[in-house]
Formats: sequence, C-alpha cells, structure tokens
Amino acid sequence: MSELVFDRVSVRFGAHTAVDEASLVVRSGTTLGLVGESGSGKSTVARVAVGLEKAAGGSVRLDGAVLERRNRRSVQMVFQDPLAALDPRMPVGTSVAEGLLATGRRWSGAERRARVQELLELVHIDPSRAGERPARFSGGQRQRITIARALAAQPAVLIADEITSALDVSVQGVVLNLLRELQRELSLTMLFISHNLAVVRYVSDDVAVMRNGRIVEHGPTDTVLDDPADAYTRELLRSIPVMGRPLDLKDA
Ligand SMILES: Nc1ncnc2c1ncn2[C@@H]1O[C@H](COP(=O)(O)OP(=O)(O)OP(=O)(O)O)[C@@H](O)[C@H]1O
Repeated sequence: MSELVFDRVSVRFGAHTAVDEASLVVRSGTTLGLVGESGSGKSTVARVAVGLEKAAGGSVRLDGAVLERRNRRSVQMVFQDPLAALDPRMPVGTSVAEGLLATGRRWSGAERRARVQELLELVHIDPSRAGERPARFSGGQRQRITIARALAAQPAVLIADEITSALDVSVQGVVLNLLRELQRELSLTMLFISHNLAVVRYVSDDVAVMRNGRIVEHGPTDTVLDDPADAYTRELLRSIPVMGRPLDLKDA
C-alpha cells in the first residue's frame, strides 16, 4: 500500500499563486497522469511532494502520514534533463550508488557494488559499464540511469516530470515501456507529468488536468481524455500539442 494524496495544496511565489488548493489522489500501484498548459503548476505541485517547494497551505500524505523530512525518501522524482541530473565527471555507477544513501542503511563496498549492478540491470543498462561517465551514454540510456538512481532509494512513489520530453520519439517508447515494467515488478505508485497526451494515455490509469494552479478534472484516463466533464477541459485538451505523429508504442 502506498497511496499519495495531495490535499488542498497551495504554493505562492510572492503575490502569484502557482498552485491553488490542488487535491490529487495517486492510488496505490497505479499511475496518475498530470496534464495542463505550460505554467499551469504541474511541476510545482510535484516539487512540494519531494520538499523542493514549500506549500503555503494543505498537505501531501503518503498512506495517511504527512510527508516530511523523515519519510520523504519514499517519494523520488526524475526530471526532464538527465544530463543536468547526472554529474558529468562521475561514473554512472557512483551516481546510482548516491541514491543508496537515502535508504539510511550502511552499505559495505561489496553490497553497494552488487546493488548498483542489480539496479542497472533493472533498467536494462549493461552493469559492466558502471565505471563510464554519462557522456558515453545516449539520452535514453542516461534517463534510465537517473531512474535507477531514484529506485536506489527504494521509493514507494516515483514522480516523473516530463521525462521523455527531451528524448527522440524512437527512444521515448523504450523509457515508457521500462516505466510500465518497473511499475508492475515493483508495485510502484507513480505521478507522471507530461504535456504529451499520447504518452499520458499510454502510461496512466487515471488523469488529472491542471489549469491556472487548479485541478479542473480528475478521473479514469479514458473518461477524462475521451469524455471530459466540462467544456473548458475539452478546449484545454485540444490545445495541448500531441508531439509528432501518434506513437505506436506497442512496438517500441
Ligand atoms: N521558483 C519560482 N519562482 C517564481 N515563480 C515560479 C517559480 N517556479 C514556478 N513559478 C511559476 O509558477 C507557475 C507554475 O509553474 P510550473 O513550472 O509548476 O508549471 P508547469 O505546469 O510545470 O509548466 P511547464 O509545463 O512549462 O513545466 C508559473 O507561472 C511559473 O512561472
């Protein structure tokens, strides 16, 4: 069980309310896709969950317990740009090992190496390449390495913020299929942020739509994307670009 609940979360930057009493439920073991126009507050609401932004009101709870320093490692976030997220001078295995620190337990050198190997295998990166630097990997491989680092912390919830937006369409499918596979194998609960509706439809059980800091729609994926409750949401969904041609992700 690992249900993530945002309960009337608000975030203000000076006089600007970026997130306005947003409530979301990410059901245990499922993926909630969060969509909305650029600047609608999607990243900001997610950043509250991992402590990168402070809420002016409301709370984020994991299985009923308010997220704070003590239990925050249970929620890990992966960002759009894997190059920015990985230290260019550091072997990728060392970056993944950094994620192990968040577990709070002591790892011997041998245990750490074995676990890093396991994590790289989990994301389909050849573990014999653990000593190589990020520049030697492709964009999709680098993104899989950042996912391995996030998983090293043994999170109950993974937040993915536009993680395929910077990738070639051909590689997007590989990363998305990996996410689905990991979710099944690890029973992960996932908050998946994207402006690409084809991608959101592919990975999400539920979808929420954000507008001007507010959640305007929240429900099962098919209902929200095919039959949204209000006219504004229909308009909004039409205005969000689906990048390129629809993806044929089954073959990716
Ligand atoms: N650190 C900050 N200081 C001031 N304003 C900010 C800050 N971070 C975000 N904002 C503002 O908050 C609002 C929401 O931004 P946010 O990045 O959450 O939107 P988003 O829906 O994730 O957009 P995008 O899809 O472009 O990433 C925007 O108006 C943005 O300019």
